[in-house]
Amino acid sequence: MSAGRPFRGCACFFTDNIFVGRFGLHVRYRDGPQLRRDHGRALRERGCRSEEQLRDVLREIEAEVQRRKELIHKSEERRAIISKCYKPKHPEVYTLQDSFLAPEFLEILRFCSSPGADLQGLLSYLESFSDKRIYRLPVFTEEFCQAFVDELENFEQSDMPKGRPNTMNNYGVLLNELGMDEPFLTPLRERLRPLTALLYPELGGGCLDSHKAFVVKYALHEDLDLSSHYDNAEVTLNVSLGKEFTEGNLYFGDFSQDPSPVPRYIEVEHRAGRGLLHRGGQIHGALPIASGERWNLVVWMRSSAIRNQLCPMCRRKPQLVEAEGFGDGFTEEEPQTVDLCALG
Ligand SMILES: O=C(O)CCC(=O)C(=O)O
Ligand SMILES: [Fe+2]
Repeated sequence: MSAGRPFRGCACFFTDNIFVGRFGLHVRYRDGPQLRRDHGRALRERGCRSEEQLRDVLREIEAEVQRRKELIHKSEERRAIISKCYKPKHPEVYTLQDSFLAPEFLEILRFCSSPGADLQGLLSYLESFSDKRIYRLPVFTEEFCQAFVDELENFEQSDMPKGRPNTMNNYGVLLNELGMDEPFLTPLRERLRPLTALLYPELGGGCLDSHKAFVVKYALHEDLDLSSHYDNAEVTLNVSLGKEFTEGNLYFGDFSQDPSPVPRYIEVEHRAGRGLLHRGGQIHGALPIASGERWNLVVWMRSSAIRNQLCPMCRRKPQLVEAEGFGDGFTEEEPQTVDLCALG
């Protein structure tokens, strides 16, 4: 994180995109009358019919708003405790090394940094899915995936305090709280930049300057799936870390709102060690796993040059609020790197 460019959040974090788990709906919330006005119909359609159910929904939303208000402070507290008290089982996985990266991934990165590298050439290395600009590519070696998951399980079983990735995931780990941002995730994002610059120039792919990274975990009797949503990211990298699982495909396109006989959504399978790159704003979700455990590294990559113009969560000019670390990737002043970006 470069000094002098503090990252910020957008005030909409406290009012927008609040997930009502029991009815699988994201809402905007100011007060009760506004909720009824804006979301009454969608809630009724999802089975929220009585006044009592609506009161439960309001309670759930207000608890979530409160959680969000306390979040920065609580997260800092957890980070301090973890850095002081947690003994990693595999300390080596905290610092990115070339040996963690699949040889094919290193080759792709070499290609992207070579003179004359272009999108057409890059696409010959990637698996592409439909016309939605979703790509799959090898990222990590199997050995690294195993050691990383083993480390995360060790953390999970420890008595350390745990923050959860977001309101839709009840399991998984926030990697900044484990101290992985600087030694692992920033270098990974920077290594990816020549690739994202070619794939997503108009999303600031050439100047992704912050991220939020976490691991999600799905298992029977825990979380099985993930509701349809878009990410607070310009570009998302989602790497399958294993372990063994069946089903649990990612889907793109809003299939809950797509009653057409030929669905316009597509499914993409997770393959261990491989990553999916997609636009953060592309609606997606995860289908339920049928057996085993599925662990994925999710990196929401952000470009301040892009999001300073328009917050992707509220679709308005961001109203900046103080934040810790990378915040939600907004900055006060225009980044000096803006001229290095191919903004399309
Ligand atoms: O389960 C997955 O692979 C998707 C995770 C995801 O979309 C997210 O956390 O934003
Ligand atoms: Fe997502």
